[in-house]
Amino acid sequence: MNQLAVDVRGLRKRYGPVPAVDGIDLAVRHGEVFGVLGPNGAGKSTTVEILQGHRSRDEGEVSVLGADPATAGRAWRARVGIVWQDESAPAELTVRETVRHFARYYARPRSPEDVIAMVGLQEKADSRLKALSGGQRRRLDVALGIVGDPGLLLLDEPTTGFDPAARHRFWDVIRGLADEGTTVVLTTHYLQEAEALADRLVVIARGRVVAEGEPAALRRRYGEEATVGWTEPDGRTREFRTKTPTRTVAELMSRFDGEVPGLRIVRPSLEDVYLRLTGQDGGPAAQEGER
Ligand SMILES: Nc1ncnc2c1ncn2[C@@H]1O[C@H](COP(=O)(O)OP(=O)(O)OP(=O)(O)O)[C@@H](O)[C@H]1O
Repeated sequence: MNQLAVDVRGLRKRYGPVPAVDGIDLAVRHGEVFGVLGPNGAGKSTTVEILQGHRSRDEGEVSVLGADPATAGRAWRARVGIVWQDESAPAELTVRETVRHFARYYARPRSPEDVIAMVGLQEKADSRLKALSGGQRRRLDVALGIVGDPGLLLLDEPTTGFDPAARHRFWDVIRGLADEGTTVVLTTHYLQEAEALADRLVVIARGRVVAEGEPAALRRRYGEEATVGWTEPDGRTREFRTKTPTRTVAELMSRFDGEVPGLRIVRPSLEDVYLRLTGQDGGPAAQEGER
C-alpha cells in the first residue's frame, strides 16, 4: 500500500496547445494539510480535478488513497471528500435537510448535526439554502464534503470571495478536521491562507512546481535575500540583491568613504518571495533553477 495519501509523479495535462500542468510531482502524507499555492491559471484546479477523478490526464502516475482516480470505484469515492462549488442542491431545502440527504449516500456518515456544528451553521440549520450568504453556502458545501467522514478532503480554492471574518472561521473548520486526522489538500491563491493552514505546500506557476516545503522553511530559504539600494554620485539609484547585505554595505561604505547616499536595505516578505517565485513581480519569472 502506498504510504502517501496523495502521490503524483510527472503529471501533465494540455488543453490543446496550452500545457496547464507541465510535469508536477506531489507527495502528501497522511494527516497533513497540504497547500497548493499559485496565481490564476497556474494549473491548480486542473491538478485537483485530476486527483478527484473528474479530469483525465495526458501523462504521469497518480495515486490517491492508494488508487488511481481515473479508474477508482464507488468505495474509493466515499473515502475522498470532494467539495463542489456548484449550486446543485435544491434552493428550497434547509441546511439540515440537505446534510441529512447527502449523509444517506454513505455507509458510515458522520452525524448531520455534528457536521452542521463543525462548519458553524447551527443557527442556520433550519434556513433554506436560498437564504444563505455566499460564505455560509460555501461552509455548507464543506459540510457536504465531510459528511461521509472522508480520510482525505480535496478543496479547490475554498475561500475565494470570502470576507476576512468568514475566511478565519473557515480556517478553524479546516484546522478542526486536521486535528481529527483528516488529510486535507487545498488550493489557494492566497499566500496568507497557505501560511495559516498548510503543514507543507507547493508553489506552482505555469503548470510547474517552483518551490516546496514548510511555509517557515520557504520563508527562510527564499526570504533571506535582501535588496540593498543606494544613490550613485550622478544621482542614479542602484539596487543589488544579496544574501550578505552587511558585506555589501561594508563595501559601499568604503567606496563612499563613510555615509552611503540613499542607503536602504529591504528584506522581502513572504508575499514578495511568492510574487517573485510565480513571476508576478514584474521581473523575470522564476524557473526550476531557483529551487
Ligand atoms: N477546460 C479548459 N479548456 C481549455 N483551457 C483550460 C481549461 N481549463 C483550464 N484551462 C487553462 O489551463 C491553465 C490552467 O488552468 P487552471 O484552472 O488549472 O488554473 P488555476 O491555477 O486553477 O487557476 P485559477 O486560480 O484561476 O482557478 C490556464 O491557462 C487555463 O486557461
